[in-house]
Amino acid sequence: MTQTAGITITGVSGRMGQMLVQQVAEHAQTLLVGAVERSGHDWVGQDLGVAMGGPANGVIVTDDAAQAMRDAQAVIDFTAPAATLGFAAMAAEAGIVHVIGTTGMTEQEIAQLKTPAERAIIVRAGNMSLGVNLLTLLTRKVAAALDADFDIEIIESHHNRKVDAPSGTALMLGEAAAEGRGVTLAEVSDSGRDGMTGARKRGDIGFSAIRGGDIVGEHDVMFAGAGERIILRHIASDRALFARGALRAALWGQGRSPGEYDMLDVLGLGD
Ligand SMILES: NC(=O)C1=CN([C@@H]2O[C@H](COP(=O)(O)OP(=O)(O)OC[C@H]3O[C@@H](n4cnc5c(N)ncnc54)[C@H](OP(=O)(O)O)[C@@H]3O)[C@@H](O)[C@H]2O)C=CC1
Ligand SMILES: O=C(O)C1=N[C@H](C(=O)O)C[C@H](O)C1
Repeated sequence: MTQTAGITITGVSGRMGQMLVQQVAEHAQTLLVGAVERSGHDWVGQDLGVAMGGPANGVIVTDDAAQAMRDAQAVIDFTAPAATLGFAAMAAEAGIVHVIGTTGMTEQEIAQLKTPAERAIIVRAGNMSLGVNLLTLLTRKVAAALDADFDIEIIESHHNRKVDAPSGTALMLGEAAAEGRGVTLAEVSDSGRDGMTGARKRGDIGFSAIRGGDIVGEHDVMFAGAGERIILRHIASDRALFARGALRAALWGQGRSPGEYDMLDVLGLGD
């Protein structure tokens, strides 16, 4: 594909929002056409470049997301679950690609994407990096090769501003491990141990979350057996990684049929 795609970014003042602005500017095939923040945010009405502390770039931050999507071929959305559901309806109305990086969505919220996906091309993943998506495949394979004599534990570490746990990535890895084991994650998931929990249940998949400082995102999948442990690890040290993945998804989605996709589809690693 050689055409340029117009991109609208929601939550543009956020950590990922600002990283996306930089990456769109550096990418030869993407052009920023819209920047959205919530009503009342002090960036609304300002030139985005100036709001970010640099020279003007001619894109005015708006709280009218539907309008900001009108001239776009894709909207990239790393915000919050309720906001993402609203943006999904607007992306469907505009018939464009909706790249969703937002994590912390409940099963019910995810199910609500089904209707907008009849008209929008939705690409959603708890982690947009190549490394993590490869790690899900490795996790599934190792989990399939080992029986429940190996306890599976997923340990994730993030910065102190993160609001959801377990992380979207940890849940992707948990799903992959459960799939490898031939079980449903909901039936074996064990998170938030505290107090007299009793001994670990055989077959459970455990989750632990560390929050501190400026950690970008680190994930371990541990298979703990008798006398040995296997640990699969991914460390993200730069958010640009996620932003580049999101741009790749936005471009991949051009000309696709409406529906729900993930990064394995984008990366050509799906079944
Ligand atoms: N899939 C992936 O690869 C990755 C996913 N993420 C996920 O992306 C999300 C955002 O992360 P991060 O950038 O660190 O978080 P931030 O809190 O820095 O940014 C979120 C932004 O969304 C804005 N926002 C929230 N609600 C609305 C709304 N209704 N309308 C418009 N804007 C809104 C926030 O505004 P305000 O400040 O006013 O609330 C803020 O600017 C999280 O769910 C995170 O887990 C992060 C990195 C990678
Ligand atoms: O909130 C973050 O920062 C991140 N969120 C994603 C997640 O929940 O897994 C991806 C990445 O780890 C950073």
